[in-house]
Amino acid sequence: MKTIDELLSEGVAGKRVFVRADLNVPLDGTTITDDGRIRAVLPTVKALADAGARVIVASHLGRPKGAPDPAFSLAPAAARLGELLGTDVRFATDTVGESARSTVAALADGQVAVVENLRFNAGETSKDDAERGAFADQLAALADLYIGDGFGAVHRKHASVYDLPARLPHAAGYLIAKEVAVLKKLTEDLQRPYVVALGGAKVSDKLAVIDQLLGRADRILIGGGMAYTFLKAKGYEVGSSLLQEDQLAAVQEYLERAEKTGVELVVPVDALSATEFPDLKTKAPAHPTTVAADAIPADQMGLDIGPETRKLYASKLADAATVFWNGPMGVFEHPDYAEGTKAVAQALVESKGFTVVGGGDSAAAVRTLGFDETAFGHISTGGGASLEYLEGKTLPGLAALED
Ligand SMILES: Nc1ncnc2c1ncn2[C@@H]1O[C@H](COP(=O)(O)OP(=O)(O)OP(=O)(O)O)[C@@H](O)[C@H]1O
Ligand SMILES: O=C(O)[C@H](O)COP(=O)(O)O
Repeated sequence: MKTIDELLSEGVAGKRVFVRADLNVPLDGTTITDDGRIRAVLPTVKALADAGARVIVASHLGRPKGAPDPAFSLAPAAARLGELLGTDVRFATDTVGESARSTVAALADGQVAVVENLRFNAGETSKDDAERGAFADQLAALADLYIGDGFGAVHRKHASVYDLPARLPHAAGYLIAKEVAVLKKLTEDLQRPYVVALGGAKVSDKLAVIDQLLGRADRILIGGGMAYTFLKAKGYEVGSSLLQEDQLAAVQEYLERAEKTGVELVVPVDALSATEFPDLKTKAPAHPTTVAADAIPADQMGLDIGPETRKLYASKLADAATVFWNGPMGVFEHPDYAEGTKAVAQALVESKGFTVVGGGDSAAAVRTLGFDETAFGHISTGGGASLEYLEGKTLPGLAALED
């Protein structure tokens, strides 16, 4: 993989450089609640700007449906990038249209622009090669060079991640280089016991990863939204909790395989539940009840692991030589459902092993719950991306950066 340093040494002054970043930050309205992913791309953007490039930063944010949706505008991220860089960052109100073209054309050497959310364009995520290719052609017309630095999205075969680098001279940015170096070490020199804790809300994406993990991890702890598909697969009722009905059979098979192969696949023994999803804006008290995992009332949903599960998971993490954690254990954004995530984070802090936290929300949870980032071995900006990397999969956004 060519690195940004090689590109810089060849000279980028006056060149239009497209930086595919992952600025998919958590938002409360238009307020960024954790800017970790913006900070993570600063070294690349700064180096390019300092070398006189005209820098075009692009990213997705959330999952809009292929058309403009103001709730997913990148404008707040562009403003924050400007604050962190200490310079005026231009913002184009479309991605490849008139605004993007004129914004890029007006850039002086060393200036930075952000274009609007890539996913406002159906071609970005299309499964159709021609449709994605056509969008990549439009993106390519904006730039002379491409830097891949959106580690959190390298597992996506999307136009800006996969098709665009094939159309421009390209290299990996500093963030991708750093992430890959740490995760590579983890795959090549894995110290055991290797414990993986999985939670979060992207249940269907992450359930699929367990198939591979069963052949690699010694222990897998299940929390967050995916826990309820496991509890249901064990024959328990889960009320109105998040449930991936179509993967119940697969999960049953995972539980059986784990039993046969001696991998510990650990599911919650209790949960905090309530009739309603909490109000994350007002943070009004949610008054959850603690229930056994096999006794979630029909009109309630599980929103965090319970106190017994917290203790159980802390004990299962205590002797780990390597820990990989992706996905909060509960709806940590509300204080009534943050204890499960705190308990797992605390267990990682106390661990003598090498600990990796992966994922936009997981990393945000660690920071917003007040943990010291330096107490973890590595905090990755990618959740799904780091999980798939550790699975040994070829990631489209990394393959595309190979020479
Ligand atoms: N029981 C639950 N029910 C509903 N949502 C949950 C539950 N537990 C956790 N969550 C939500 O999961 C979200 C985070 O999930 P997600 O899978 O996106 O993790 P991540 O760390 O951001 O990984 P990635 O980088 O792959 O997105 C949080 O917003 C949290 O509120
Ligand atoms: O948050 C993430 O994991 C990345 O930004 C990728 O987002 P996606 O799961 O919507 O593709």
